[in-house]
Amino acid sequence: MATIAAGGVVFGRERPVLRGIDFALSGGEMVGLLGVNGAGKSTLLRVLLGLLAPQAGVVRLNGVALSGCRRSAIARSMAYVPQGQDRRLSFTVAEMVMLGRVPQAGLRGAVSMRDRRIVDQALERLGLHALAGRPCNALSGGEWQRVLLARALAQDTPILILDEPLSGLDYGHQLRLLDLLRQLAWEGKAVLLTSHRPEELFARADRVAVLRDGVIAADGAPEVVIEAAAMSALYDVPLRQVDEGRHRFFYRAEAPEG
Ligand SMILES: Nc1ncnc2c1ncn2[C@@H]1O[C@H](COP(=O)(O)OP(=O)(O)OP(=O)(O)O)[C@@H](O)[C@H]1O
Repeated sequence: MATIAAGGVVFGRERPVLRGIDFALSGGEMVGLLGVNGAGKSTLLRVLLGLLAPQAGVVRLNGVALSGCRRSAIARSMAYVPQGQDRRLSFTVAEMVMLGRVPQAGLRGAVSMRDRRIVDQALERLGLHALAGRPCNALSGGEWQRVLLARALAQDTPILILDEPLSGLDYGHQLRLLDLLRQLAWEGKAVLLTSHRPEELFARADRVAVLRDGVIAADGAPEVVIEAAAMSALYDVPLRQVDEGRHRFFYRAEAPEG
């Protein structure tokens, strides 16, 4: 079972962003990361991926310090869907998703039947078949986001790290993506996503962590972490909660004046 774990991670260029992060993720779990704008969620993901080197502390991939792992080995273990990636590329959707196979198959390796099957499945899972021949620079924002998700799936890694994957998707695609991530975790992948939607994480995640003031301020079961007092304090808005089945909804406790 794959694991990625941060111990005592400190990161900050001009000012400290991460001040001592202890956080771990294992195969089979879907974990949501909450935090206000600028809290350092993307920074933490990039440190976990080895794209930023922490100034103190260590990140271990399957028990091995990431600093000692080759980039190619990391790319075979972790797929990453960044936020708002530039798309000047003129590749078609199918070609872009096929690029997800490079870490596994190598750049010069011939495309195998297996590669084609995995790409086909990724296109299917993200509802992209009808767009397969379209150039990426002629897609809408949400379509492009789904292409990045499909590319990450095609990478077929045990760990999937997604930065605000719901942003830009229409409501149906958001719900279908959450179902898909849930399914992937059930299949044994470790899934970590940042989100600004506590209600969606409540319903789907196995665990939720809150990044606040540079540390993991809470990390536990959704029903414990995502509750009205904690969410009111986190987002600085008075909230009340309503539970219905396995869902929890929030509404503003008092209407703003005026
Ligand atoms: N390239 C950069 N250079 C300098 N500072 C940066 C850079 N990127 C982010 N920061 C700063 O690091 C801090 C954390 O940013 P980060 O993007 O990790 O936050 P976030 O929690 O993902 O925010 P959001 O919810 O808005 O996406 C912020 O104060 C931000 O201004």
